[in-house]
Amino acid sequence: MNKRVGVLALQGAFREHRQVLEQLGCDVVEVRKTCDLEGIHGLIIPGGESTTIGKLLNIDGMGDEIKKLATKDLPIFGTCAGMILLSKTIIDSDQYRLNLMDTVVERNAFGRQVASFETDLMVPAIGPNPIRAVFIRAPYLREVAPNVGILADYDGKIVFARQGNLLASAFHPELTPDQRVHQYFLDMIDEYWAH
Ligand SMILES: NC(=O)CC[C@H](N)C(=O)O
Repeated sequence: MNKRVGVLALQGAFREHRQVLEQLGCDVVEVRKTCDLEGIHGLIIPGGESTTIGKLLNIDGMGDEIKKLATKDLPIFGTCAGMILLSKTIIDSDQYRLNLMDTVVERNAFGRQVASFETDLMVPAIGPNPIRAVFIRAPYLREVAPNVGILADYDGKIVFARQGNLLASAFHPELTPDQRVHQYFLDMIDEYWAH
């Protein structure tokens, strides 16, 4: 199947996701309006500024449309700000969110001094070799419900998780040459569209 993957392109690191997906042979749709969601096989919500992206999602009902697709089990992958937008609970914030994952997220959770850093992360679901993970003013998941699978943690903090069709990373997999995280998401899309 030729995969048609949407990348939410309201703000943030959408171009970098586009490049990786194209290198992996996908057709990419930059999603700016609700109608751009039509016919996509999966959606990536990129990193950026979660309050800004949230406000823009709320303007013309595009957020509601994404929620509808999520309840039909469309695969959705949120990175960094995208992880924040997917979470049901955002600590100390009433900002707009998609309210989809049973997770409690804390924004800018690694502190000011270490606003950005890179590290090797073990992700057994992806393979035995670690992935290089880039964190930029990153959130992490403080709590997850039992129905959420933890794919990776860093220093005891949950930074990669999956709940059924929903995938969330605190780091930016689009900023390293390693494509295995995107490939993992594309495999979720294949699974979903196979039945
Ligand atoms: N790189 C990122 O996406 C940072 C997320 C940002 N700190 C926020 O809270 O929206």
